[in-house]
Amino acid sequence: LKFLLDHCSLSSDKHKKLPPGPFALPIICNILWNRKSLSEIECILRDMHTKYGSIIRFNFGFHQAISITTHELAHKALIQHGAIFADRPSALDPNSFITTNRYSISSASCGLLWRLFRRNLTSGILHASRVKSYGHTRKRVLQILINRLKEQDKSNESICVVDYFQYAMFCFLVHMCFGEKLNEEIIRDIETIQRKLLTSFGQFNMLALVPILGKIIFRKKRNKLYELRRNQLSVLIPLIRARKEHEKKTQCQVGEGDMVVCYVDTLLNLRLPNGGRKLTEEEIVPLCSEFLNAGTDTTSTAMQWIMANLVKYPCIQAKLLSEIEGVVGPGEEIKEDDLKNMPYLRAVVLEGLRRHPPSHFLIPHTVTEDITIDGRLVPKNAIVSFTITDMGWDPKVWEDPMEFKPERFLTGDDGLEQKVFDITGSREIKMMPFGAGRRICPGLSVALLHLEYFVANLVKEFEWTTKDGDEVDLTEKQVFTVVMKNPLRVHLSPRNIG
Ligand code: HEM
Repeated sequence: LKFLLDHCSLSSDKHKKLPPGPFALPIICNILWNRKSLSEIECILRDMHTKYGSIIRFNFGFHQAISITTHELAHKALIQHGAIFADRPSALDPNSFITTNRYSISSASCGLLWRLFRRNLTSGILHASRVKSYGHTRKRVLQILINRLKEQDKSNESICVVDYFQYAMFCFLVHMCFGEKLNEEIIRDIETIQRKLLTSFGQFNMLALVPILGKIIFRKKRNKLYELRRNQLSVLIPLIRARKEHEKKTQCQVGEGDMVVCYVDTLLNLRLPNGGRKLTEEEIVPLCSEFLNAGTDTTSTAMQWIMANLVKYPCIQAKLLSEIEGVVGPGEEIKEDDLKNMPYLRAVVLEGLRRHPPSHFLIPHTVTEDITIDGRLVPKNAIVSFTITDMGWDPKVWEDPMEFKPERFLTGDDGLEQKVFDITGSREIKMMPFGAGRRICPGLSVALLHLEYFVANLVKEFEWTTKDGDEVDLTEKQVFTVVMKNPLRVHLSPRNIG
């Protein structure tokens, strides 16, 4: 009904201005989309773009959807008309399937609350000075990761590294979120419930497209989601309470000589807009959950892809090692301050994000009013999708786009100077692994820091090869992020540099 009303409300003039696209009945379309994986949807969209052009229209469930594929149009939408394109479609929020009034930055509509939460994250816990104050934690997590890899390597079996990367990133974010050095058992409990919720949310995304029908037909699934939510509250609320108690006692934690404020501290002190109340514990939980989920798999997936390419192309690993040897002396570790003197490392990380973006789509956007882009109407409330790989793999912008060539981000006579490259896309979008414009990933800087810091130290510590010359397979598979279908398995030889 909503679909028909939306259509009828468009005058025939407006209809003519809609982008081209295939005709499909909403209900059939809904069933078809429901059965497709994200990678299949990506292929279908690519075919539709070849047929209909750079901006197309299609039906997604009962909703109008627009897909934008070129750099120029993405820049027009996300940067030049950023305010209009910054909203999120409420229809796709899986939370809307079970309940309302749950807070998260990524699904919040672009209003006062979203601004408040986003500013709290970017100028609070993800501010450069705060991220720096977690240097001790970063070092400790790196050491745990290295020790575990060394321990595993003793077995002389090849090691599947992605789980180690994932756990390291998760530990770090748990510490930033709850501020305590939690024991392994609690970290595992948090990880288990977060993972269960993350995997179930995939199914509920689709159910959210047909909320009323979905609530009736999928009652069992809905109840299961409620139960997972209850479990999540029972694990996370005691940690939030502990932080409240802690705050009462000290206002700040003294750990290894550092004053550490964590994400929960900032949320406990936040007041809702217009002099409103503080957040309840139940309202803080989804914000913590989002913080942990948004930063763990994205960063560990990117790290796996980068290391896979370093194993596949030993000459790139050797070049990176030679840069490392030029920066750190014998017996020294690579510190955060050293990273700015490592242009090749930065190029390797950027190339990893271009060639293997952890997500192939931005989180869906919507527009707050009718707007015309390139002569085509994007109607108010349409779901707007941007495919990240269309930008990063475009042969018109990138030579040999499917090749892994860090040199494309370097310049100078010796080819070792960093090219000026704006990953935020504010002047021009060439690739957008973190999105662009008002909704750009607020974790961008911390993610780049972690990728550089961990990749550099892992290459300094070990020679990365495969056992008995096994091939590294770069085939992709869509899970929560786009991961390696055959996860990277490696043989590690300690290098003993310094
Ligand atoms: C390599 C690592 C990462 C990648 C590739 C990545 C990528 C992205 C992308 C593509 C978006 C959607 C942007 C859009 O819809 O326009 C996003 C949003 C978001 N990311 Fe990240 N991300 C990474 C790490 C992180 C980290 C470490 C955090 C926090 C600790 C984080 C927190 C968020 C949040 C809260 C949003 C929602 C922003 C909003 O809607 O306003 N991300 N990220």
